[in-house]
Amino acid sequence: MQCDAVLLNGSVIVDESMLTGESVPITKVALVDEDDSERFNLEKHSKHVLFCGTKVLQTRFYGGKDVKARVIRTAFATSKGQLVRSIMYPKPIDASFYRDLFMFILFLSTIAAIGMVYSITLKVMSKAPIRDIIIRTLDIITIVVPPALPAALSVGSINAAMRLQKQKIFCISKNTINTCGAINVVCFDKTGTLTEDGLDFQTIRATVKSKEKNEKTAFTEEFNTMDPNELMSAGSKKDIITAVATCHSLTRIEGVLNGDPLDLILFNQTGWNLKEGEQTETELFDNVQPTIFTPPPEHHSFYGSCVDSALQRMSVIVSNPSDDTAHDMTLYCKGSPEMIRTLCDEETIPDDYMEKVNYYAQHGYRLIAIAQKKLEMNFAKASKVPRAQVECDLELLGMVVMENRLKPVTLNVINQLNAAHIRTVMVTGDNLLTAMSVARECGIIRPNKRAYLVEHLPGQHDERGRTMLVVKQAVSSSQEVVKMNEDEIFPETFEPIGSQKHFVASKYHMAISELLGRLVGVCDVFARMSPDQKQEMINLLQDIDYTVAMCGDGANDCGALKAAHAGISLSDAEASIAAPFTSKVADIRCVPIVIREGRAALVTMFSVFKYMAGYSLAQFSSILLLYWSQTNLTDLQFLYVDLFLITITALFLGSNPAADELHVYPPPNRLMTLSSFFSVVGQLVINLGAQTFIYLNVQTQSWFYPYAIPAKDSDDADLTSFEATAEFSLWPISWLTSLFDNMPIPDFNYRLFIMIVSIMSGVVGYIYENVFVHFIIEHLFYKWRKARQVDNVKVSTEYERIHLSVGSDPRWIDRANRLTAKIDVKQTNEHANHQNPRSQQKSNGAISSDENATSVTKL
Ligand SMILES: Nc1ncnc2c1ncn2[C@@H]1O[C@H](COP(=O)(O)OP(=O)(O)OP(=O)(O)O)[C@@H](O)[C@H]1O
Repeated sequence: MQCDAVLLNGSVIVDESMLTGESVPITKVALVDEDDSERFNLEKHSKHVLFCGTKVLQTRFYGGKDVKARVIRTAFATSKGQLVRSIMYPKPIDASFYRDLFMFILFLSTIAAIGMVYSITLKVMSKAPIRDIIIRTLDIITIVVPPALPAALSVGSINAAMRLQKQKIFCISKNTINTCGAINVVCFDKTGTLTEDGLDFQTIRATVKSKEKNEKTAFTEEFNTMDPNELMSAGSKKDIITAVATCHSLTRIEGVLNGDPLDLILFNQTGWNLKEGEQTETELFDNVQPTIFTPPPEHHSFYGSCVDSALQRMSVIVSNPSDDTAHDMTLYCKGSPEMIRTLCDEETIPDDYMEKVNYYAQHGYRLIAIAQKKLEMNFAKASKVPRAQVECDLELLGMVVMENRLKPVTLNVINQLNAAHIRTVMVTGDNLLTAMSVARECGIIRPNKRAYLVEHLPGQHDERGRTMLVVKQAVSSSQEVVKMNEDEIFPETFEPIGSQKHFVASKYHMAISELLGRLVGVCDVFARMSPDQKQEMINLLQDIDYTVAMCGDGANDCGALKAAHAGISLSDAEASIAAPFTSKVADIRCVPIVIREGRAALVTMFSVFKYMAGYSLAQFSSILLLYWSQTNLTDLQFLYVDLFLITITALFLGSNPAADELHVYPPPNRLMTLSSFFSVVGQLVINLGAQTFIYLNVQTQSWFYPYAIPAKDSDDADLTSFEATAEFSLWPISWLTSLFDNMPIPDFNYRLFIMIVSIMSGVVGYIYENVFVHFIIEHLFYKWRKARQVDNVKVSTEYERIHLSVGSDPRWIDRANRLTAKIDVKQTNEHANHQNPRSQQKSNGAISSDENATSVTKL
C-alpha cells in the first residue's frame, strides 16, 4: 500500500514540506502503533510524511481531505511541541504595539545619541583618555535603554498566563496574551461553541408517495422516535433508518463508540450495533474493510460500509447480504438540506421541501436531509468509484430535525462582550435561518434591533458595475423588536478614543450566507461557511484593522483559529493545537477572561515600559549634569537606581491582576502616539529643569566646594561630590551616606530645600501629564480631529432610514459610502403561526422565508 502519511505512535519522521507549513494533499492515511512500525516499512509506504499521532485522531477523519491534512499536522504537533510553531503558526504574530515598542526604543536611542555626542564633546574638551571617553559614552546607552527592559516587559504576560492557567485556560504562545488586550471583535463558531455539542434528536420526517397528491412525494407527519415499524406504517421506507445507522464515521476505540456527536446521537437512536473488522490498523488501510452494522434482534442483516465525506454531506455505500446480491449495493447520503436537494432527483422532493426546511431552521433547529441510491456494482468497484459518479439522482428519504440548545452561559457572556462594545460575530457552517435564530437567542442579534438577511445576486450588476444584493427583513423584527433604551445596553455614551475607532453602533443587524469581502464589517451572522471561508473571513476582518479573536471547537475551525489574532479552542483535539489558547471548560466563559487578562498584560507592559523609560531619562538628566563637572554617580548609586528603583519596581508593576469586569474603554494599544511623545519629552524637560536648578543652586551655597577632578580618571577614582549628592538626593542617615558615597550636606535647611524641589518637580510632572497630555492632547485634540471626519453615514431606504454609524476611520466611511445606494427593504408578512412548542420561545429569531418578498440594493 502507498499512503500519503503515516501516523506513528511514539516516533517522528518529518518531511521538509511540512516544516514550511505548506499544505500537503493527503488522501490516504495509515495509523501505525509503535510496535507495528518495524513490520510496516515506513519509507516504502509513505509518499510524503511520516508522523506520530494518537489513536484517537482516527475518529476525526470524517471531515474530508482538508481536515485530514490538518489532523495529520496536529498529530505531529501534539508530540513535538517545539515544532508546533513552524507548522501551525506560519503567520507571524501581528501586533502593532511590538512595532511601536521598537520605534519607541529607537526614539530613546536617539535621545541617547544626543547624550553621547554631548559626552564625547565634554570629554574631548577636557582631554580625557580614550578609554574613559568610550566607557562613559557607552554608559549613556545602557542608562537610556535599560538592558533589563525586555525581561521586565514580559513579566505582565507571564503573570497573566499563570492566572489563566488557574482558570483552566492554557496558553502556548505568551506573546499572544498582549494582543488579546486589543481585541475588538470576537467570532464564534455555533455548534459546540455557542450551542451544546450533543444535540438532542427532535423529530424525523420521512418522505412517502402521497395518494392524495397523485402519488407525488410528500413528508410524513413528525415522528419522535426512529422506530422503523411506525415509519413503515405511515408509508415510509425503512431505508431511512438504515441510512441513519450506517452513514457516519463512528469508530470504536477501546470498545467505546467515538466520532461526531451528531452521528453518535442519531446512531444511538436507531438502536443498531457497530462492530469493526478484526484487522490491525495497518491492514485497515491496505484495503477498504467492511464495518459491520447490526440492526436490533428482529433483523439479522449485515452491512459493510465505505465511508467518505465532503463539504456539507457524507456518503456511504452499503451492502445488505440479506437483500442485495453480490452486484447490488446502496448509497446513503446525508447532509445539509440545501446540498442534498441539489443531488436529488426533483421528483423525489416534496413541493413544500424548502418551506419545511425554513420552518424548522427559523426556529433554530439543525437539519440533516437523508437520501439514497441503488447501485449496481460489487464491493471492489464500490470502494474505488468516484463520488461524483454515484452522488447524483438520489432519492430523498426524509430529514432529521435536531435541537440546537444554547449553552447556559452563552447569553450572559455575549451580553458582557456587547456591553463592553466588543463586536460579536457568528460564523457557522450551518443554515442561515438556523444561525439567525440562534444569534437572536444568544444576543449576537440584539433584542432591540431589526435583523436583515442579505442575499447576493451573482452576475447582476448595476450601471456602476456594483454587485446587486437582496435585503430581506426578519419577519418579526418590525413588530417584535423589543423597545429598549439604548442606554440599557450601552450604559455610557461611547466615544472612540484611539484604538476604539472600529466600533460599529448600527441600529440593525445583517446576516449573510456568503462571504462578501465588503460586508464583513456590517454583517453579524455568517452562515454556510466552509472551513476555508471561516479563515478567509477572519483575514478580511483583519484587513480592515480589526483585532480578531476566534472561539471554536471543531476541526472545521482550525484555519480560523490559526488565522485570528487570538484563537481560543474549546476542545482538546485538533483545534487545541491550531489555537494559542485552549480552555478546559468547554464554554465561552473563557473569552472575556482571556480579553481581560490580555488587557491587564497590555497595560502592565506599557506601564512598565513607560516607568522604566521615564526613570532612565531621569537618571540620564543627572548624568548629563554630572558629566559637566566631570564626575558621575557612584557604582552603588547606579546599582540602587537600576536594581531597586527601576527593575524590582517594574517587576512588581508587572504582577498587577486583571480588572474584575470587561470595561467599555479598552486600554490604549499604541505606544507611538502624540500623547506618549509629549509625555516622555515633557517629563524629561521637567526633570532636567529641576535637576539643573539644584545642580546650579548647590554651587551657590557657602559650604559648597567643587568636585576635585582627579589627575587621571580611573575606575576607582573618588566620585564623591556635592553635585552628585544633590542630584542623587538621599536623606543623610550616616550609614546610607557612607554606603552610597554621598557627600553629607551640612545645612539641614538645604536638605529640606532639595526635598521640596524634588516634590515640586513631581507635582509639576503630574499636572503636566494630566492636564496637558491627557486632557489637552488625548481628549481635546483627538476630539477635534474626530469632529473633522464624517461620523455617521446614513443609508436611506424607501420605507425608513437605517443609520450606519461607522466611527471615524476613513476606511469605514469609504465602505459605508458604498452602501449608501438605496436599500429597498420590503417588509414581509408575519410567518404563519406555528404549532411547534419552540415557536413561542424562539419567535424573535423567526425570519422570512418568502423568497419573493425581496427587493434589490447595490453594494
Ligand atoms: N455528521 C454529519 N453528517 C451529515 N451532514 C453533516 C454532518 N455534520 C455536518 N453536516 C452538514 O454539514 C454542514 C456544515 O457542517 P460544519 O461542521 O461545517 O458546520 P456546523 O457543524 O453546522 O456548524 P459550526 O460551523 O457552527 O460548527 C452542517 O450544517 C450539516 O448540514
